[in-house]
Amino acid sequence: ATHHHEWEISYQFKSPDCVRKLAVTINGQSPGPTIRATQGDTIVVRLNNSLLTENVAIHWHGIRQIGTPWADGTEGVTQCPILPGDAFTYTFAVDRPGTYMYHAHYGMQRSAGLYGMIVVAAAPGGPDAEPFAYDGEHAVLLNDWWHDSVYEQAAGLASVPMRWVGEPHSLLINGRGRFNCSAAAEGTCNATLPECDAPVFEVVPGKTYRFRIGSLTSLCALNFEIEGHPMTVVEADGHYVKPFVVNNLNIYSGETYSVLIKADQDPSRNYWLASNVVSRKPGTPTGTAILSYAAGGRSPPPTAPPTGPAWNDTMYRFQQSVATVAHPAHVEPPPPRAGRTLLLLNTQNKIDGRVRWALNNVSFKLPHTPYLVALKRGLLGAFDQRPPPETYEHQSYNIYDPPPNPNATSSDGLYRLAFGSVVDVVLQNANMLAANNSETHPWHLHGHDFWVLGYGIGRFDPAVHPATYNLKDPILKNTVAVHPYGWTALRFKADNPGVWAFHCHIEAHFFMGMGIVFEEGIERVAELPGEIMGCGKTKGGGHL
Ligand SMILES: O=C1O[C@H]([C@@H](O)CO)C(O)=C1O
Repeated sequence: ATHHHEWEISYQFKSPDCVRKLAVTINGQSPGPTIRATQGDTIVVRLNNSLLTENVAIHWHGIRQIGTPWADGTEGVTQCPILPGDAFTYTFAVDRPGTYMYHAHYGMQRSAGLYGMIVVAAAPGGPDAEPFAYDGEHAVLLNDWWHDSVYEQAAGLASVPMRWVGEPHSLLINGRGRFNCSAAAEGTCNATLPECDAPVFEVVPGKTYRFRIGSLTSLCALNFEIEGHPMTVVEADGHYVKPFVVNNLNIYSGETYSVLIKADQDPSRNYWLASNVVSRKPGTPTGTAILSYAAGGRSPPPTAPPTGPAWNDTMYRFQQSVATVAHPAHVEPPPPRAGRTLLLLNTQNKIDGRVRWALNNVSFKLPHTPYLVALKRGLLGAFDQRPPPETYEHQSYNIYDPPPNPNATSSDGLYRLAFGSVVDVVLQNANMLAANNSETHPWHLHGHDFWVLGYGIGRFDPAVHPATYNLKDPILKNTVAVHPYGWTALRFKADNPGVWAFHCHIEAHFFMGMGIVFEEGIERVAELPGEIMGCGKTKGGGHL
């Protein structure tokens, strides 16, 4: 089946946490509508940009875009930005069942509210049919929210000295939160708006529910809990997980999970859904919603919302990451070895006095001509032709100290991968500019799922750690956490012709250079739609 959607993108006054702010909306909504489809369906989204003076582009997060690399929606990588007044049509197949998301991929626009969920049902009776059963399902999109505009945030990040975005004002569940109006500027906050009422998720006693949970936070790692209801984790990023039970779930920006819960608690009252900041010292109240057993109506539970695990308990989060492996009946074994390994050191640096993030001391900047067009058309002057470094001085670099020489360089060079080759990427975390601090980075790969081969805390040793990789039942994902002072190893097959971003999913961090780009099989990409062109060297059709 083909699903047609007509979307108008516009700024609207919204009060997601009772505080009025301009949000980028889809047909007047933030979050936008949930796209629902069945595996194998085609999605057509016609997007009309009604932002008065702002470009837009939308990425379909977790959808691999096989055969349609131009529909990935990544400004500067796969397309030119869509101008105000212009329309653009994204057409792509949802080839795998699971829980996915969409969001703006232009500047820091995602943080302005342009996001939503994609729910793809498994083809009935097919090989990807769900290895679990449930009576009903709910979708939960988690977010963090600031009252400052994305322009204030972006300008602050690029200032000398940097003005950091700080901790979010609110945590949102399905676009709703609750700010304490007594702390808001006069006349901006209205606690009686239905718009900021807690979302209610209804359950019938005795039934089992699938909760599809996605996080599109701009900054925060979150811990999600349904009070009194242990969760069985069954899906991660569209892949079935060997079920394991948790009392609360750590979820990083860009990840999705499905969990099963049984509505088996005292049905005379309601229970909290709660999201709490972890990995950063929380400065934001718990995000809440209500699990409603019909008898409780919409009334708030009689208890205080769960506060989650200790925010700085790295090992707790690390262990949950390690526990996430493939369902025994859905193991897709990885290739036994890689043809190429990139060892990427994640550091916070300075360039011309600006705070930036870098991989192997190179900070990423987007070119003005999308790589996809530049490479297909041989517009070689469009970006730096020197490839970024494959590794760093891992024998001598001390990950526990701030970078000894904080200065990095910036580049829009990319990694060109042999088509069909197997690539390992090891992400090595380190100390930031300030002593005694290392943050969690959720890394997201476009165009592929990767096998998560291993995690460690400390320095990755290429002579030792590859022997410890899980080659038996690693989970396939599109987003994975690199824990503080830790490393994460992943493997993927470069078998999807196109150009694909790989970056930290923290909005500020990608903006500050924390990403790289891969090209593979460009010669196999079909003729590019003219719609993706019009900027940089592609003006007038991108002819040589
Ligand atoms: O890039 C970042 O900058 C701040 C901090 O390092 C400086 O305020 C922070 O927490 C980041 O993740």
